[in-house]
Amino acid sequence: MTAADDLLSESEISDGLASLPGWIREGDTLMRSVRASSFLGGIDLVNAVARAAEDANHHPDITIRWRELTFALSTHSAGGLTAKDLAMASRIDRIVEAGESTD
Ligand SMILES: C[C@H](O)[C@H](O)[C@H]1CNC2=NC(N)=NC(=O)C2=N1
Repeated sequence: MTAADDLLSESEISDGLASLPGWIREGDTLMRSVRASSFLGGIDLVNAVARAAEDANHHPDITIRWRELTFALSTHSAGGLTAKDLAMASRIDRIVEAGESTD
């Protein structure tokens, strides 16, 4: 079993992505874009993700372009993808699903 901050193997990454349909892998990063229903709705979403990131002590890079939010996950201390990234991606999906409608 992979410790939380050990680098994932290729098969662990593809297995993890199989249950993260909104995410793509770009090198050492997992990325998901979300279109919020409004700019402030997107900011609310960013705040909810920020609280989860603080709680997990694992922080996504977040890009905000009006209503388009992009979350990017990688484990900087490990120099690549770890179980922490998969776990945070799943938490972000749950926050998005629970929150406002997004396109
Ligand atoms: C000191 C603190 O625990 C570390 O810097 C945490 C904070 N959040 C983090 N977030 C991410 N994405 N990668 C890290 O390696 C990381 N390390």
